[in-house]
Amino acid sequence: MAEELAFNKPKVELHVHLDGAIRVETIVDVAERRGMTLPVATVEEMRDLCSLKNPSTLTEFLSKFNHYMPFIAGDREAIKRIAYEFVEDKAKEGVIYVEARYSPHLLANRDVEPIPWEQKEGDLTPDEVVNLVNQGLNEGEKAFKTKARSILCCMRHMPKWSMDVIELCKKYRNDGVVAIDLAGDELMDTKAYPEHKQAYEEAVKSGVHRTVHAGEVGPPSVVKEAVEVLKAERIGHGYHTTDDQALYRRLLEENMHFETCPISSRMTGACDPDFTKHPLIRFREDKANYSLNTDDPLVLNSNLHKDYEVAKKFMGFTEEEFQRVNINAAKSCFLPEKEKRELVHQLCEAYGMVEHTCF
Ligand SMILES: O=c1[nH]cnc2c1ncn2[C@H]1C[C@H](O)[C@@H](CO)O1
Repeated sequence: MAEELAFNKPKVELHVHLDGAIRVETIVDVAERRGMTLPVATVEEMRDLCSLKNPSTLTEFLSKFNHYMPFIAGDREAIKRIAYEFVEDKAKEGVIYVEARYSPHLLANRDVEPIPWEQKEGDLTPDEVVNLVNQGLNEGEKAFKTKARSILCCMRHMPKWSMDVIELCKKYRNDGVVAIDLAGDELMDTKAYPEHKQAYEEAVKSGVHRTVHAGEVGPPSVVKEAVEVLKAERIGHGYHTTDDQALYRRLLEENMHFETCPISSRMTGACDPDFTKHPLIRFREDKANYSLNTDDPLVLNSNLHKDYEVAKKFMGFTEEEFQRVNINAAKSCFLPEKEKRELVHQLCEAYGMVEHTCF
């Protein structure tokens, strides 16, 4: 008998890395087509290699990307394919709207310095990567009826890419790109890298939406900086905000949205491995504005249903709270106002709620 799902209703997902959500079968398939040698013999062994088994550190977690990104980066067909398959996978999880994030530079092999993953220089630029992902998401949306938009990531350790990233956000804002993000190791001090700040200033100036990975493994000061300096409208993860009560209270009052990823937070060592001590419980009790997300299902060998299951089993989440979470996610998404209202309306209908209680 099929296992009962914790929340078998339409969902919104706001924090998932496209390059952390690739199918293992696709990695193996692409490697074979490209005549590249895989480090292991089978799909199952590859799955093992690419995923974490036990709670670890963010550094260890991010090192998993090294095992598979070289097979995907620089290949036009693969990049479009992972975007298309991503939408199919989200549709199967009952997601009706998703924002997929990635670094265009980490998938390119030209006009990127340094060229990532020890690739030889080729002819695929970050600009064309964005174009290919847009095509894949768009075709996926048409085929599977899940609306998909993207967020382009700056990387903390690569400040020289950041101005490119904001220019790509501006260029493709009418073609599926809805926001800018800052990902990677948040323990790196952004003050030492003025390019990130400059990119975010340009985002504010040109009306590009902003989210920032902060307070995942880092202290509340990183969250403060994200809000005050980078003018973040949403916080990626944000668990450690609760370590600074004044900041936490202030962000609650401002209705700041936290993009939480329960299973990821355990495996990256961001939070206590005991889910019953998770800051998400505090968020729930305080009726904070947050969403539930997968982050990197490939690296976690997981899926969205499992995150909801954890919330139900260990954190006391009810059907009502799952509905509230998804309506908050819809209200905090980076779609234009009219589309956002349509999305909220769609959820209200699916949950059998009276419209005015949704807004
Ligand atoms: O949980 C995360 N925290 C910080 N950075 C992350 C996380 N998951 C993935 N990334 C990085 C690795 C990816 O290559 C990059 C863009 O998606 O973002």
